[in-house]
Amino acid sequence: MSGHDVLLHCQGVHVRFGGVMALTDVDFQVLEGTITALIGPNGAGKTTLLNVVSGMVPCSEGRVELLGRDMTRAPAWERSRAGAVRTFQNLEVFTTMNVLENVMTGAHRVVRYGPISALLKTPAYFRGEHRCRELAEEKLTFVGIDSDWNLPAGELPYGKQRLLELARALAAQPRLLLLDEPAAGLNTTETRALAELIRRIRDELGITVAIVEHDMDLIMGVSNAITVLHFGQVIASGTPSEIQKNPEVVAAYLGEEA
Ligand SMILES: Nc1ncnc2c1ncn2[C@@H]1O[C@H](COP(=O)(O)OP(=O)(O)OP(=O)(O)O)[C@@H](O)[C@H]1O
Repeated sequence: MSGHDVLLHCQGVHVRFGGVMALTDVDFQVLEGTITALIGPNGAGKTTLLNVVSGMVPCSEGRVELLGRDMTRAPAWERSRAGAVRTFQNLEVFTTMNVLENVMTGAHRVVRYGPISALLKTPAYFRGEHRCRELAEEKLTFVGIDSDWNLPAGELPYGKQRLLELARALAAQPRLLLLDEPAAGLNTTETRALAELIRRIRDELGITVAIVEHDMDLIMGVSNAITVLHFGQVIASGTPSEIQKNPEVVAAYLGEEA
């Protein structure tokens, strides 16, 4: 891994929702091998930008280069199949499926067999299912869920359900993992453990991470680079220490507290 390839490059992105300019001329870049954060006060446009990157919201102007390809107009499934996999701000766990099956749905994005194989239960189907199960078990263990795999996912405590989502995203074997507020609803201990896990995702699995998050301790502790949005525009980009000292950023956050 070179550590310097650009895995994600948004250039001049504009998004309008009716009369609201959610994003104006946004440039955002994620280098391979980094944890890159997108921060900003409420309503700044962070989730909208993640939605543009993952193909859930089209941009009215601009370009999205993802994993070395122009994906500005590519559908969401094509982006995730290419290796850009995201999690969501709100829990997206299939509550009645068991824990292992939930994570296997992530693996199904990359381990493929045709519908005929599934219907006729061919050897290709069994090989595929075996691989999905292996991947799911590996990722559950990685995130620290090493028991209760047969429980309905909805019966796990909230913090573990968030880890389960992460395991499911990892089972899809991303090159770029897009995390939307992964610490939402977690307590301080769980948030610290999450920070360590995100570091291990970069360092042990070699996965590049782009993260939207409000928890500043987490962001300042794990990020290699930070981009700050305010009212849909980028007001700063830099290292955590550069961002902490930036007067425009400080003013944007103070404005939010006022
Ligand atoms: N589907 C939509 N239709 C209309 N307006 C929208 C839509 N989605 C977002 N917006 C508006 O776009 C702006 C940016 O919203 P967005 O959710 O991206 O901000 P955010 O930075 O993620 O906020 P938060 O930190 O509160 O989650 C806001 O003014 C929001 O009200």
